[in-house]
Amino acid sequence: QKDWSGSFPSGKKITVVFVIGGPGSGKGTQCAKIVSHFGFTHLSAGDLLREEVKSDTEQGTMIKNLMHEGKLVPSEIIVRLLLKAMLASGNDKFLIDGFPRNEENREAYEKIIKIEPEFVLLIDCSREEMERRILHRNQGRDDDNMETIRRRFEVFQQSTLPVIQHYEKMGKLRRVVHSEDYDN
Ligand SMILES: Nc1ncnc2c1ncn2[C@@H]1O[C@H](COP(=O)(O)OP(=O)(O)OP(=O)(O)O)[C@@H](O)[C@H]1O
Ligand SMILES: O=c1ccn([C@@H]2O[C@H](COP(=O)(O)O)[C@@H](O)[C@H]2O)c(=O)[nH]1
Ligand SMILES: [Mg+2]
Repeated sequence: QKDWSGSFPSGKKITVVFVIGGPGSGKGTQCAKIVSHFGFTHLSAGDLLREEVKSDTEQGTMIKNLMHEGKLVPSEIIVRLLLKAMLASGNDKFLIDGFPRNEENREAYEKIIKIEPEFVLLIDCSREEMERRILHRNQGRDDDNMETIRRRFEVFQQSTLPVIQHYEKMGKLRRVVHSEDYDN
């Protein structure tokens, strides 16, 4: 396996922060705020996949179908898209939003990109609030319908929670809990 960390600017420390949370928890919203203050490049795994869907390719169609069902795309695909976007950015600080979604994603990232995250930011929000946010956001997303939302919550519980537990064990988890008392 090629060591891709060598493809980043030499001598520069590359900082990666993963931002994880349930569907509609506010990952994209908080990343936009962090970026404007701290000069990170924000890479949303979901947005990279939605861009890929726009390309009229076999891979794009496969991704579109999986996203419509709320399922995860193969790890190798998302890790390669992330790597390409990281290298293209020219930056050395990355907020990776909505990734890793399962243990296989995490292992593929560790094998291919090999840059240990500085920490993992978990946006912790109640299911009722997440559901309310998704149903009110009107971004025209194909997966913002009740049936797919249910499936996305299941995937979060079954596949993403083990990733969160992994980083918690490593002492890398930073949890931000949504409070009804604060707006944004
Ligand atoms: N703290 C907040 N209070 C109220 N509304 C919020 C808050 N954070 C985000 N929202 C709203 O909730 C909706 C979902 O937020 P956002 O798209 O950032 O979530 P996400 O975690 O990226 O979702 P997904 O996993 O589906 O991509 C948006 O309409 C956003 O404006
Ligand atoms: O690492 C990833 C990230 C996302 N997906 C798929 O995309 C959708 C939408 O993701 P958002 O983060 O909510 O924008 C998600 O439900 C998965 O289908 C993925 O497979 N792998
Ligand atoms: Mg998002």
